[in-house]
Amino acid sequence: MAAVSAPGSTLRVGCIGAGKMARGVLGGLLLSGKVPAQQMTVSAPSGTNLQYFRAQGCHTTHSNISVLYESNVIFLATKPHVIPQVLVEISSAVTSDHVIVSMAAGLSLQTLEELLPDGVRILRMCPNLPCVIQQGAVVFSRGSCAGPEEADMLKDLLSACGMCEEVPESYMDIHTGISGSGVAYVYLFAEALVDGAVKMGMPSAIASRIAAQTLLVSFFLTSRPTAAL
Ligand SMILES: NC(=O)C1=CN([C@@H]2O[C@H](COP(=O)(O)OP(=O)(O)OC[C@H]3O[C@@H](n4cnc5c(N)ncnc54)[C@H](OP(=O)(O)O)[C@@H]3O)[C@@H](O)[C@H]2O)C=CC1
Ligand SMILES: O=C(O)[C@@H]1CCC=N1
Repeated sequence: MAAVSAPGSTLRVGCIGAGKMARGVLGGLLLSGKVPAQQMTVSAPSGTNLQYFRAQGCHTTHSNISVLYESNVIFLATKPHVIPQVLVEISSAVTSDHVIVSMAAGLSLQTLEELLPDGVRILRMCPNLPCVIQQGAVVFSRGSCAGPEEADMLKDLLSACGMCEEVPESYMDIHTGISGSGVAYVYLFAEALVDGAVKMGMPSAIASRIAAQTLLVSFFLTSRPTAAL
């Protein structure tokens, strides 16, 4: 099996799906300079999200299987329910030279390996929304045919999107709950602060600014507890 990070081997990154997480992860790779746009190929059914990648200089296509021909590391960034049909579609083009990285929440490595040819190097990751500003909290796990080399390669790539840790797959759904969805809970709490302020007579505009600043500083303090003294 060719090592995608072997000296002299060119890292060509593909992504099937061009939405929020594709943009967060591949955008981080572009911003960090880890992968030039010319070495990126992204596919999606419509042009809606592809136009961002086209504007960055990436190759874009409506053909998922083309991503396999152009890339050696392929991220799967469609919604989970779409992944099985995508894997059936591309399976014939997947070889031992590819590394497949699924972002799909709730799809186990076992399921992914059942849907792909034997021996394919598969990893599973869980990003979160702050990846889009390269402040993500990302975890990943290896499939049965992915080794330390693939893990090191992925950790290096994903470090461009924020914090990145390799974890046992049993942690993946936990991360999805607290971090993959976690940002939404924080927004819900912020809305509750504002709603309370408005109920007590404060205009929502200033209540929103105060709530945002309070939450921002609170998180800052948790990372520097001595600063609170
Ligand atoms: N959003 C989040 O906060 C998190 C997301 N995830 C996971 O990340 C993955 C991506 O989520 P997210 O970025 O939010 O999704 P989006 O809905 O933003 O993007 C989905 C993308 O998939 C494309 N797509 C749809 N059908 C197909 C198909 N048949 N073949 C190829 N591409 C297709 C869409 O195409 P088009 O551009 O034409 O609409 C779109 O570009 C999901 O599996 C999700 O579970 C995990 C944790 C957090
Ligand atoms: O959009 C999604 O599928 C993910 C799963 C957890 C949060 N968002």
